[in-house]
Amino acid sequence: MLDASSAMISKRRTPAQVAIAFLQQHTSARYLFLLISWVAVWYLSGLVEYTEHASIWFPPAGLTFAIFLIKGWRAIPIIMVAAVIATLWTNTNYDLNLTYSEQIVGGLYFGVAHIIPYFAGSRFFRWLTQHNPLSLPHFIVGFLLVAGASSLVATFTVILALIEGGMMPSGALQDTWVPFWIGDMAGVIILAPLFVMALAKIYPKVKIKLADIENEYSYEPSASYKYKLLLSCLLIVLTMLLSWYNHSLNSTFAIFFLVIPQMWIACTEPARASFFSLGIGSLLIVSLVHVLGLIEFGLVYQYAINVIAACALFAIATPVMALDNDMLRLRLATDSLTQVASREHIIKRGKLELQRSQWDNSPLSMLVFDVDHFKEINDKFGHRAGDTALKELCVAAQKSLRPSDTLGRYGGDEFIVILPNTDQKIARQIGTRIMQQAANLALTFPCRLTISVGLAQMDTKESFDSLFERADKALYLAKQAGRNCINSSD
Ligand SMILES: Nc1nc2c(ncn2[C@@H]2O[C@H](COP(=O)(O)OP(=O)(O)OP(=O)(O)O)[C@@H](O)[C@H]2O)c(=O)[nH]1
Repeated sequence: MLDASSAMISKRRTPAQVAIAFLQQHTSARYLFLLISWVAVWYLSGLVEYTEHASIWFPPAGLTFAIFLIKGWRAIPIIMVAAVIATLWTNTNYDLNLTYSEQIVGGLYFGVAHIIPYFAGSRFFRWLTQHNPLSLPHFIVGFLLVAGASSLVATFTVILALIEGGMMPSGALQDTWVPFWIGDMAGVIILAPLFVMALAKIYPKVKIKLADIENEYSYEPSASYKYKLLLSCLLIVLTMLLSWYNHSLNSTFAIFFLVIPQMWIACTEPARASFFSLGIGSLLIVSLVHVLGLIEFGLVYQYAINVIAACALFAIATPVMALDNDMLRLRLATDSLTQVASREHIIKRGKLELQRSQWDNSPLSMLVFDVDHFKEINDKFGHRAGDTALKELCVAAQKSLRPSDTLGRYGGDEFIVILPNTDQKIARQIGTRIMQQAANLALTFPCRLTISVGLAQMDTKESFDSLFERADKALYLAKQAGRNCINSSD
């Protein structure tokens, strides 16, 4: 029987989560799902063909690329079966009147011609990303190049296979290869990332870099994301209505302005939000081409989809790089051992606090403290024990401080505390408290930690360096006076 908490958890699962869990558990259901998905997206692309066998965009190319990235050679039979089913359907759609055996042979030709380039492209891309530490912009260039090259090769192999299988007239290559290629390429660069992210949910153990972009920098889309998406869709509808109304090439080119909202989304939202808006945008464009009868401008829309997608893919690197910068800044500001402020940060912060205190005429004090005979701790108990002592000392010292105070590591076993709005009397109390906290530390090795503290209160117009010098001198005198004591600069 389910207990109350597990019943609650299963209650909370959405239908999509239930379906994903089911697919994760059943291999044959996953194969069937992949097969049905491939045939479904192939059918979808057939709805937006604008010249024989060339769609505005060809989602099966993106799905094949994604499936091979995730499943490798094991996906070959699924794609092969899907290609044969698609060919049987093509025979009906185009009234080709091929016999069943001709259709099967044609389907096998098509399958092989479609599989080889995308299998090779996806495996090469996987090798490239897993064996070379690529920065995100290089990763995106690599993806665009591999997508462009594999779709170009697929264009020639598939057209030749279709001619050989009797499904295209001989001599069709010259007229068809450009729209064929651009359509396939759009299918890969726009939809493969989206398909990879979707498939990664049912194959959670497979580590794919395209999905990792999302995982590594996983944060939620902003509250305004849905409005950006709505605006982008609205602009697509408006520009395409303009093209329909004027029925001119000039108006059709307005679709290129869509690069602006897509770049906006890519620069400000997480990768998955950007992939999703590209997918939705391209679906809306191809559907409206079909509904509004804009098929004669198909090539313009094909190029627009590709150019917008390529720009947006580069732009997704922007929020990722901004996050990297933030992390780097944080790392520079933090001492890696003790997690208190780094030397650079405490000096910067100290200078700012000094300026602020001088500006509003409030007192500021500085403590400089140093562990007594720390070298002996290292020598007796080892460097690791010394490290632990420093870490624990910082945790203890922080407990004596207020949120407005800053503790930083000046170097080695020497620390600085900046105390804004604090005169010498209060600073002495705080310093004494830190000394007590240090002495009360229960370390894992038999040692009683003591520290010596130097204290100085800021004089009017005094510089940071001069204040530090006085506090450091007071510390030196505390050491001279026998250690484990606090000394002020006057
Ligand atoms: N474990 C550890 N030791 C460090 C680190 N940084 C510096 N030290 C050691 O800290 C010791 C500092 O010694 P000193 O400040 O010269 O002198 P002391 O032994 O503390 O003696 P007094 O300051 O005169 O009381 C040196 O032995 C350094 O090698 C660190 O990050 N970890």
